[in-house]
Amino acid sequence: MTPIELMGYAPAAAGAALALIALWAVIWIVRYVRADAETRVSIRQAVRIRRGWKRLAQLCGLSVTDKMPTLTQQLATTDASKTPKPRVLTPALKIKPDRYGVVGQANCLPKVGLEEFQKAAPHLADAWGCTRVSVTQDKPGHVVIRGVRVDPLLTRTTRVPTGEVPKALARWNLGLDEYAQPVSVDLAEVPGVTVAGLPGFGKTSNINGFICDAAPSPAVQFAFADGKVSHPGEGDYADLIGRAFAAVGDDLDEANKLFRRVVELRRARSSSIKAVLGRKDMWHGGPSRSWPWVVLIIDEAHTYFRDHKGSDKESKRLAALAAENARLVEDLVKKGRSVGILVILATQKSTGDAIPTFIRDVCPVGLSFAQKTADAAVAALGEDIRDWPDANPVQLQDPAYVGVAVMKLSGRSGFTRLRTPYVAEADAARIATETAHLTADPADLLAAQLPLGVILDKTDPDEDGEPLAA
Ligand SMILES: Nc1ncnc2c1ncn2[C@@H]1O[C@H](COP(=O)(O)OP(=O)(O)OP(=O)(O)O)[C@@H](O)[C@H]1O
Repeated sequence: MTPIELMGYAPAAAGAALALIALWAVIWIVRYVRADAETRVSIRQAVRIRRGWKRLAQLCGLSVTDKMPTLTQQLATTDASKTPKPRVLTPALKIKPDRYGVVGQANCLPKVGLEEFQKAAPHLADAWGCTRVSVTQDKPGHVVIRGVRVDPLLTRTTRVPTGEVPKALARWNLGLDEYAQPVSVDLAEVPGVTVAGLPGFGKTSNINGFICDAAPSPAVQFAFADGKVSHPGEGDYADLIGRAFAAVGDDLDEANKLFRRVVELRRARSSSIKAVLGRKDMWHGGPSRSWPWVVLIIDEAHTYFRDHKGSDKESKRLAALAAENARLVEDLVKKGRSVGILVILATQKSTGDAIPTFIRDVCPVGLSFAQKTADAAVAALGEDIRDWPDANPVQLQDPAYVGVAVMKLSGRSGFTRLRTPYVAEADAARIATETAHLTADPADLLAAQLPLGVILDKTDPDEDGEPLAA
């Protein structure tokens, strides 16, 4: 093709390029118009960041000077006495807006790596107009920069449960961290979770959210012990009891019966798991309708464990019951993991008199909403929280932090603060009603599938051999 012939295609090529630019512009305008108010601010912010990046990167020390001429520069230089100008290199930055701010992806350069980006983060926050900027490394030679303009911890969120069967039943989607990144915890192989915090700061709502997410699965069964109410038909779990195979209020005898019942199930499962499932750990194949994950929720846990002082007969009886309750729950937390039993303990106080330390210390997952004192924070999250004063839940006592919790996440240093979404009672009630038909007693499910000849042993195969039946 001759150059003249090629020139003939120029108008068509220019037209195609213009059409592409117009299409790109239309896509952007539609995106902008459809976005919510906060996302629009972030879109404008992202445009400003892209425009000023090269300059800002140099000012923040995120650039290197390359004195070595490139091959192109060498070929282009005709005068051998003139050395080409050194080039200033800045990391390439891709930036995406969302409703909280921006997420940037940048490549590293020699001497400009994760550490340099992290050092520059406060300056980037100032220049970009962000409350916080964090930098993490997602792969070698590459960093992710998160800038939040709106503080996710102070932005209340609501979640409407979908009622759909969860794709990963044991994944607990907790909310967003202070950089608006989703936080979740895998509860597979976890026997105990503690949720602590001052009254009215979101413990129950958080647990209700978890129940709503898991309830549509037939592979989970719940039991509730709500120490805040005299009757399980009252209070926070009243609307949910249709999805529970057992529920009790603050009555110590009733609670004792429930804990014994779940410990009996634990023992029966321990002695039959090999025969029924053909494996020693339920989680190796996951829970199923016939061998469901059993989640025992003990709210206001201190009700069931606290010591009853007094030398009269009734006080002594209650003290003995409370001590036995603690022993039973300890059994579940220490031995329930592999047979698929999880205990979630919620309490306003997480000190040793509320949840005995021999239970609390073996719960691998701990979450704390606002706390009044440093000691209460230590009781909820462990001694390490003293080294992270910014994340200490005593800082969360302002009503603006209702629904904000602190926890230790594996793979992250220090503690993570997160905003949990509010799940409205009406939504929780709707999910419980829609899924009530899935409720079944896990002991009946087990009995129905025991191979002929296997007799359920109500003594503990693990150690004491003590019969449980009263
Ligand atoms: N995640 C949240 N976001 C915003 N508001 C919330 C959130 N969770 C709870 N709330 C508000 O706080 C109120 C109390 O919540 P919740 O009952 O969960 O607290 P709690 O810590 O369990 O209190 P208590 O210890 O007295 O049972 C709710 O009725 C709701 O108005």
